[in-house]
Amino acid sequence: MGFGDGKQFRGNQNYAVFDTEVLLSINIQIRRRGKQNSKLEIVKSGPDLKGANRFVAEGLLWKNQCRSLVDIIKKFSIVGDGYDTGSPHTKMETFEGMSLERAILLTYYGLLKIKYLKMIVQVSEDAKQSITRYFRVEKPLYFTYTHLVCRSALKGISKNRTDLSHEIHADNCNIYPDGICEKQPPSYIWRDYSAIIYLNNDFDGGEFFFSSNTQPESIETIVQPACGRMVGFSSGSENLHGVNAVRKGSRCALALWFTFDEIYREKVRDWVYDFLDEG
Ligand SMILES: O=C(O)CCC(=O)C(=O)O
Ligand SMILES: [Fe+2]
Repeated sequence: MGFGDGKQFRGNQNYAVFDTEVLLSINIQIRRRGKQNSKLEIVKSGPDLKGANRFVAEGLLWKNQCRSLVDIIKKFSIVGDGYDTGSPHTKMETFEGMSLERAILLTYYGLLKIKYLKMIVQVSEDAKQSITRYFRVEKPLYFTYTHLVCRSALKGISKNRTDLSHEIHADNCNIYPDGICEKQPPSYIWRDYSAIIYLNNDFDGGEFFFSSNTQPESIETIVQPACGRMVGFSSGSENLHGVNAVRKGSRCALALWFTFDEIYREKVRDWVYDFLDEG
């Protein structure tokens, strides 16, 4: 498929599509601006992923950082966290989550080392930078939600399950079988970009996929989670996606969403940044 072949794309198409040279220059810019030892690199862009507004990056975290973050989620997260009503997750797995608010409270009360809060901030800023560069964002973009999550297969559950861990959806609209995506609650309509940074691969199943419609047969492309790998995409109906069942073990990630709407910015970040500045 050539660059700019947009026949599968729906929704807002006002996003960048890059060729390899532009991508290389983005990677060089990311490296120059990032930490000396950062190896963050965009390895797959729209055409490889069968959609213009998607990319995969590698190198956001080192192995020991991934291990620490998984341990922190296991220790401090809350089952079902982040979803008050109508969880989109399968009942065959547990979903444990930890928000940035919880992370700073734990740090504040001395239960979480400050270096881990710094790590969460650093990796989320790196993710934001790659989103900003890839999509050539030229106006203020805000974090809207930060969620450390693990999905784990329930003990004794059949490995031949046919359910999905996370049903096919768009992040900022409610998708219906006829393909209409309605920008209404309960979906988070203010989300503009999404980034999922994976923390491990020692589980069965759990692949992330992009899909052209709501049927599981319509999978376009798969992203296999691995420590430090990130999938970034615009949050609308042009990026329907889901997660295959986690058949064994625990699949953990740092999920981030961004918005142009200042009203929905993640206000707890101000407290976190002040706290880190003072400390
Ligand atoms: O964990 C993933 O790979 C994707 C999760 C997701 O799509 C979501 O939380 O909206
Ligand atoms: Fe999603």
